[in-house]
Amino acid sequence: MTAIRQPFLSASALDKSFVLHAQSGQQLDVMRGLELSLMPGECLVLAGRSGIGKSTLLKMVNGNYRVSAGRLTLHFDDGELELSDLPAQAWHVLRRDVIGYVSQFLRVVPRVSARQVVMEPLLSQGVAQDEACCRAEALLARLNLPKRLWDLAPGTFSGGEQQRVNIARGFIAEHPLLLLDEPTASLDSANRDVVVELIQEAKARGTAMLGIFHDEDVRERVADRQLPLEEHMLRAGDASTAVNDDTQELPR
Ligand SMILES: Nc1ncnc2c1ncn2[C@@H]1O[C@H](COP(=O)(O)OP(=O)(O)OP(=O)(O)O)[C@@H](O)[C@H]1O
Repeated sequence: MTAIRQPFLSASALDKSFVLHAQSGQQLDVMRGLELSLMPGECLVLAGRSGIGKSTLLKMVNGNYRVSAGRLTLHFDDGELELSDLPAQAWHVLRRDVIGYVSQFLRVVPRVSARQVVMEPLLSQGVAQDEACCRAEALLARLNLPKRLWDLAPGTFSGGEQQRVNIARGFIAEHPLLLLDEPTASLDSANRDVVVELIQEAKARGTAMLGIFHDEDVRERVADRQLPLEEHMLRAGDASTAVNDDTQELPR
C-alpha cells in the first residue's frame, strides 16, 4: 500500500491587501489568488521581483500579517489547522511548537545574552536548562560565533554576528515548519556553507521550509523547487510605492 503524501502547508486563493490608514485609507493589493503547497522535507524558495510579496507571505504564515482572503492551511496527521482565522492566543503555541522563523534582522532584547537568546525557544518548550545550554553552545560554535560573545547581549554585535545568533535561535527547536527570510544575507562564505548544511539536515529530518534567498549560489544549493510568485497569482497589484502601516507584529 502506498502512503498518500500530503503537504504540510498549503495556500489557496490567498489574497493580501494593506489598508494605509495614514494615507486616506488607501488599499494596496499585494497578493491575489496565490496557490502553493509545501511538502515535509522540502525547501521551497520564493522568487520574483522586489515588492512582489515574498516577505509578506512569510509574515502571513508566521501570523505577523493577517490573511485578507483565501486559505492558508497547516496539515497534520490528525487534521488541518486554518491559519487565516486563528485566534491570537493560538499563535503563541504555534510559534513555540510548529513554526520557526529566521527573520532578516535579530530582535534584540537589552541585557539578554546571545546564549540565552538561542536557548529561549527550547526553554519555552520545557527543555531542561542544561540541555538547552549545551545545544545552544553547540550551534553557536558551529556558526563560528566567538565564545567571548556568548555571554554578551547581541545589541552591539556586527550584522553577521547578529544574523548567526538569529539563525541558531531559528534552528535550535527543530520546528516542523521553518520560514527563512534571507538568512545568509550578512554572512561570509564559510558561514553561508554552515547555513546550507543546517538546511540540508533540517530537510533530512522532514522539516518543511519556505525561504527567500537572494544569493543565487545558496538558492541553487538549498532549493528543491522555486516558486515565482507572479506565476502563481491570478493578479498582482503594483505595490512599489507602499509604506509600512498594517504591521500587526506579534511577539515571537
Ligand atoms: N506593513 C505593510 N504596510 C503596507 N505595505 C506593506 C507592508 N508590508 C509590506 N508592504 C508592501 O507590500 C509589498 C510587498 O512587500 P514585501 O516586503 O513582501 O516584498 P518582497 O517581495 O519581499 O520584496 P524584496 O525582494 O524587495 O524584499 C511592498 O510593496 C511593500 O511596500
